[in-house]
Amino acid sequence: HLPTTDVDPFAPEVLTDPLAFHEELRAAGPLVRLTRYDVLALGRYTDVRAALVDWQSFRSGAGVGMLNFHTETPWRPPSLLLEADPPHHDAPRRVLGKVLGPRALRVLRERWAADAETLVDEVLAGGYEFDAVPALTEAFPLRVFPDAVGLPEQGRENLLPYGDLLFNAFGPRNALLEEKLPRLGELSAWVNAQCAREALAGEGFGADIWAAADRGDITAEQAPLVVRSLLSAGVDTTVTGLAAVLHAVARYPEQWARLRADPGLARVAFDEAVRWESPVQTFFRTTATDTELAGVRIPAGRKVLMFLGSANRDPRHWGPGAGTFDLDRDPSGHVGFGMGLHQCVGQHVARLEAEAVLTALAARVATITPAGPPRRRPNNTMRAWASMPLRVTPA
Ligand code: HEM
Ligand SMILES: O=C(O)c1ccc(C2CC2)cc1
Repeated sequence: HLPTTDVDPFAPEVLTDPLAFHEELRAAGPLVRLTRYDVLALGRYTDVRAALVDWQSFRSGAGVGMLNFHTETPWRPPSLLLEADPPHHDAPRRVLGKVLGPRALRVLRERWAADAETLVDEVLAGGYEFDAVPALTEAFPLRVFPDAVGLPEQGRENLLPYGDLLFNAFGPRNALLEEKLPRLGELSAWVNAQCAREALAGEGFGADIWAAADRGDITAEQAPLVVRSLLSAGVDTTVTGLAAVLHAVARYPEQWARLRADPGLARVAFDEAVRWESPVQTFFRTTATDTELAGVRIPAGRKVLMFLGSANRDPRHWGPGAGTFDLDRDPSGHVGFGMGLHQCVGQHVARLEAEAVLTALAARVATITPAGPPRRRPNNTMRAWASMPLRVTPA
């Protein structure tokens, strides 16, 4: 029978510091039953990756949170990408893959590089000590992404609380989620309203999605939900990803020096930070049939929780230095953006944002060190920062 643990991975103290639990989970075996929720957990890289790439056995259509859409009502209509399996997943994914693809982003590269330089100049004009969370990691995505989508100026402050609610809702109905539920109606209504064709600018990711509907690549009914995917996944994630890489370079000043000496390392620095911190910590799958993983039989209909953050620091795969942020490492193969069919379709957008900010900083800032203890923002799914005081010296 299966090894078990009584630890609640969604308890605030475990969300704030999950590393000890991840070690216990990996040591207990490939598949462990979480008695608190009666779900099965994967903590080792090999098994998390195996589940991610086997979408036929480990499905997303019943939701990628703890809620099973086959038995309970989702709090919002399911995503046509994240919470869909082939064949329904195919067309929306193909459309968003093109809209967010490398060609589309070539246009944004210069614009975002300039926006990052302007923002960093503004921040440094205010002094060499600042809280990087509001000043940079939230300010930059909120300055560039809604424009790229084609959102109006009005109401953009709803994007972060909507993301916080969404990522809490993938977890259990605990205090973290309960305290965010009162704003569910208002935030959902605002986000849904932004997905309508008439709400979106004539140019941008939103317009491109509606143009795909005009071409018949997706239906007019699907278009708003595909836009909603952008608004759901496109902000809170990059805010957290940027915080992860700034936390990493402040914690490892010799790596910042490496990056300044070779700004071409910006992209690998971001991926190594996504591996090291894993902004998106966990996602569920639901077994479609009686299946087997790591020699263990799993009956159909079971929720399986994949600990991406644990897999990304598994010494069995990454070696004894798994827990350090190291630009000599090749982080490819990390599961911080998922893997396989549902692998992050926005990863190029995220990398472009991070590259813009890191390149602007590397040119202007000689050293980055913590100016006080950073504070976590607990969330059922995201490993996020509420505050990150930094002290910099000018280049
Ligand atoms: C650091 C930033 C980001 C991280 C860590 C991240 C992480 C992830 C992960 C782990 C998945 C896989 C989910 C699964 O397997 O169930 C995913 C999928 C997805 N991401 Fe990202 N993401 C990031 C940024 C973005 C951005 C900027 C966008 C949009 C512009 C985006 C849009 C999506 C969408 C639509 C999916 C669903 C893809 C599918 O199911 O086919 N993500 N992301
Ligand atoms: O399609 C969506 O709504 C969606 C929401 C959240 C994500 C997380 C993984 C980044 C991805 C997609």
